[in-house]
Amino acid sequence: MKAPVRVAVTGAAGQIGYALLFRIASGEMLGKDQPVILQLLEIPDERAQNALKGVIMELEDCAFPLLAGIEAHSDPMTAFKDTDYALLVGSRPRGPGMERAELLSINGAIFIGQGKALNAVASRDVKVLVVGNPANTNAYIAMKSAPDLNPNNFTAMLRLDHNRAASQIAAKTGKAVADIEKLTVWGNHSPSMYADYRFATINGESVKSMINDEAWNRDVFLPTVGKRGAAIIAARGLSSAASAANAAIDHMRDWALGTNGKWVTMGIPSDGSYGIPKDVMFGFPVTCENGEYKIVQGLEIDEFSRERINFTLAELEEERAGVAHLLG
Ligand SMILES: NC(=O)C1=CN([C@@H]2O[C@H](COP(=O)(O)OP(=O)(O)OC[C@H]3O[C@@H](n4cnc5c(N)ncnc54)[C@H](O)[C@@H]3O)[C@@H](O)[C@H]2O)C=CC1
Ligand SMILES: O=C([O-])CC(=O)C(=O)O
Repeated sequence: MKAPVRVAVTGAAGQIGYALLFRIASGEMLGKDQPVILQLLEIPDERAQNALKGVIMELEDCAFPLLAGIEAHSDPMTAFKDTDYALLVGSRPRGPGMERAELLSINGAIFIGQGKALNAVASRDVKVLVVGNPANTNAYIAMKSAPDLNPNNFTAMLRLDHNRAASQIAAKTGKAVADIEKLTVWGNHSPSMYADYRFATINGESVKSMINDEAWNRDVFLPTVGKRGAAIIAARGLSSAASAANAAIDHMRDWALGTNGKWVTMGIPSDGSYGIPKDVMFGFPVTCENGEYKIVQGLEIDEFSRERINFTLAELEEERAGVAHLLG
């Protein structure tokens, strides 16, 4: 049996938390042979802490063989102690009619404190996934607040967008979602994102030639994927939770256990690839191996794609400028 690893989850009593924790504890994220200790963080508020107690009782009642410990915390300085994985979910979700960027003034500050706490007490190899919106800029804030940690260990969740794009393509082509390869989503987790199937294949066949419909790409596919979060809020009255939790599991599992050469999308600090300025937290096509991600290189960026990439980049640059004062 492997030694247990420590997994911190913030916002653990929230709706994503409720869809996430049981799957981590059952081994879906880090493997069926990997025991985990859950370090759960909620705000120091009686209702939230009580709700967290209830979630912990339910986790106990599952008698998960891989669950080697559960801790409840109200302070990131204890919640993140020695943590190997940190899923930063806790933050305000948007309601109907809001854009995710509007959450920056409410949620941004959370990620300064949590970045500092990770810097102070987490494992030096901690892998961080930011889910709380606006995810890219919050991840950027956390990364910049943790100068002693490797910036490459901070990532933002673009996987839900990737999975949404895959599902739309499967529906359009009538093919199995599992057979889609080489799909990616560039940029920000916002309606400006650029879901790109130009390189995608299904059983080796080009998705672009299968669909062969530029108008569908521009007028149906991109807006559907880009605005899917808002469509779910309109339908449910609450933002997506189970699909967000599922994407978080996919993101962390692939990062930790590898993708066997398959492309996935992760929001990561740019290394300058594809003309994206260094450090911008940007959705890129990556492959993962040995606990590290690598940007897929050498893809041709045509004029339409360059326009789209520049558009989502401009939005991220604007968000970054908007939080510069917080980072000192
Ligand atoms: N990146 C992505 O693809 C997605 C991101 N999200 C975002 O995830 C976040 C959480 O969503 P839900 O779980 O639905 O919200 P929720 O409101 O149900 O739960 C959030 C929980 O976080 C807790 N919390 C707030 N501030 C905290 C802090 N400083 N430390 C620890 N816990 C804190 C709250 O007490 C609450 O229990 C939202 O910002 C939402 O917009 C949601 C879906 C997809
Ligand atoms: O749209 C929202 O606010 C929640 C979210 O990020 C998503 O579902 O993609």
